Amino acid sequence: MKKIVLVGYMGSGKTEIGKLLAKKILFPFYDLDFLIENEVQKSISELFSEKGEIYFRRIEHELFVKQIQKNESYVLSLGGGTPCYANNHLILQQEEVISIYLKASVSNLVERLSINKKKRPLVKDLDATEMHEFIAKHLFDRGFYYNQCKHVISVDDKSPTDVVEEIKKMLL
Ligand SMILES: Nc1ncnc2c1ncn2[C@@H]1O[C@H](COP(=O)(O)OP(=O)(O)O)[C@@H](O)[C@H]1O
Ligand SMILES: O=C(O)C1=C[C@@H](OP(=O)(O)O)[C@@H](O)[C@H](O)C1
Ligand SMILES: [Mg+2]
Repeated sequence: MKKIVLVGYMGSGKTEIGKLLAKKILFPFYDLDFLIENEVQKSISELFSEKGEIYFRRIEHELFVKQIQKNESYVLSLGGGTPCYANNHLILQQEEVISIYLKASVSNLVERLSINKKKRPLVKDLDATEMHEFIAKHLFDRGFYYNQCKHVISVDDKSPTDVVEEIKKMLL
C-alpha cells in the first residue's frame, strides 16, 4: 500500500500535480482542501471569514487523520499549512506514507499565486511586493515542517508533466 502525500507552500502545485499523478498511476486522488469544503459545504475562503483559521485548522487536522487512516493506496494533496499545525508533520513519518515536498522558489510562488489569489485567504489582500515579503518569511517559518518529508522535488521551471515523471521515477 502506498499513501503518496504531496506537501508544499500555496502555489507549489500540490493540487494540479496530485491530480495528474493519480491519473498517470491509476490511484484515487484526494485533495484535503476539497475534503474540507465537501465536509462543511463552504469554500475555504468562506470558512476562514465565517469561522476563522483556528476552526479551519481543527477541521483540517480531523480530516487529515481520517484520510490517513484509510487502508488503501492513493495520492493526497495537502493544504500548504497542513504539516505546520497539530503535529500533523509527525503523521508524515508513518511507514506507509510517501511524503513528497514540492519545493518552489519565492519568485515562482508569487508568480503563480498572483494568477488566482482570491481563493487563498492568507494572501488574497496582498499586492506583489507584500506577497513576496509575506511568502519569504512564511516559507522560512514553515521550512522545518516541509523538510520533514521523505522526498524533496524542486518544481521551479518544470511543467506539471515533468514533475509527475520525476515522481514516477522516484516511486519505482
Ligand atoms: N509545474 C507548474 N508549472 C507552472 N504552473 C504550475 C505548475 N504547477 C502548478 N501550477 C499552477 O500554479 C497554480 C497553483 O497550483 P495548485 O495546484 O493550486 O497549487 P497548490 O495546491 O500547491 O496551492 C495553478 O494556477 C496551477 O495551474
Ligand atoms: O498555506 C496555507 O496555510 C493554506 C493553503 C491552502 O491550500 P493550498 O496550498 O492548496 O493553496 C488552504 O489550505 C488554505 O488557504 C491555507
Ligand atoms: Mg491545493
